[in-house]
Amino acid sequence: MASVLRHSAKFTSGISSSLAACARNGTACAFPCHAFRHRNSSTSSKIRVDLDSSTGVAVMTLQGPPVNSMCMDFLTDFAISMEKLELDKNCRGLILTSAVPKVFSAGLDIMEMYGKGPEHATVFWRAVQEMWFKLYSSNMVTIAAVNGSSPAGGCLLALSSDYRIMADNPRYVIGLNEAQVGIVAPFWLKDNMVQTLGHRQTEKSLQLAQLYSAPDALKIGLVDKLVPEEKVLSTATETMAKWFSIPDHSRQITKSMMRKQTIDKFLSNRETDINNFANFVTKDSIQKSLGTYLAKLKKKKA
Ligand SMILES: CCCCCCC/C=C/C(=O)SCCNC(=O)CCNC(=O)[C@H](O)C(C)(C)COP(=O)(O)OP(=O)(O)OC[C@H]1O[C@@H](n2cnc3c(N)ncnc32)[C@H](O)[C@@H]1OP(=O)(O)O
Repeated sequence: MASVLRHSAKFTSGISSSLAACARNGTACAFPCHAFRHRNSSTSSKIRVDLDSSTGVAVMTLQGPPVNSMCMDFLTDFAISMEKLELDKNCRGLILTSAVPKVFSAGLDIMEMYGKGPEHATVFWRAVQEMWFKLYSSNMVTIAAVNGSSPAGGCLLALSSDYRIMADNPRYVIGLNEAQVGIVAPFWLKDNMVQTLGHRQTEKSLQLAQLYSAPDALKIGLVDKLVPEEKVLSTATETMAKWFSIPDHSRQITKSMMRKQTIDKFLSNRETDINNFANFVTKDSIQKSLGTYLAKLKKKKA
């Protein structure tokens, strides 16, 4: 009988449950999230994970309105969910998507970097590193179902996945725009982008802090496929079946061979990277840039 296991099944009240699917009595059905609340719920959780053990596919839904920004809670939930899935023999593949309309993720929560001291910066950056590392080095097949804008840290999630499918909507943007914010992408994220786009395109993209529309992202290879928004998740599921047709052990060894150099470099420099971040982000000039950027974001609304 098909069954859906709920992992870290904590979710925020008021979030749409359209992506939650369950299988009862062997029949797949759409099933509202609130039906599970009696089992396991939390208003602080930013992430929901549904694992269908009959297919081996887990769907991780980012559900932290208004923009799925990566605050400490988000990063902690992410790391815990990844650890559970990685250890679960029933899980072979992971799809990342968003329940927040029009936004996949706005990237790191700027409030976690603004007006905070070096101790907070150290803890925060370790959690950011961990998120990237867990996803980039995952044994699972990882597919980003990018159903909204995905700047900076949002693009990081997509880049560290094995395959990227994006909603075909020219208003949605994706890219590493750190330089625009007044900060700098870390070397491991830069390396990750170089592997995807090549050196020249990465250099232009990073220096110019470029956010690409979905069609432009496809043109430069930042995403692998564009589909109508309502088909992003179903296409990710179909794509997963193709990746599952390769034996796990040989695909995993191949993946780790392809990613080893970047991972080794990251592991040997991770503490230095944390110190660099804490020193950099707490500088007055960088705080000023972050403050200006935040004010611009708020002003946009006014
Ligand atoms: C020192 C070295 C550091 C290296 C770090 C390298 C790795 C990664 C870095 C990052 O991720 S930095 C973050 C960069 N992110 C962005 O530049 C995205 C900014 N946001 C947007 O462009 C838009 O919000 C959006 C994602 C396109 C969505 O647009 P929408 O119109 O739907 O929403 P808004 O009205 O703009 O936002 C709603 C609400 O959310 C606040 N907000 C948006 N993004 C962030 C964020 N990243 N962190 C914190 N808060 C954010 C925004 O200010 C609005 O707040 P309120 O006005 O409602 O209070």
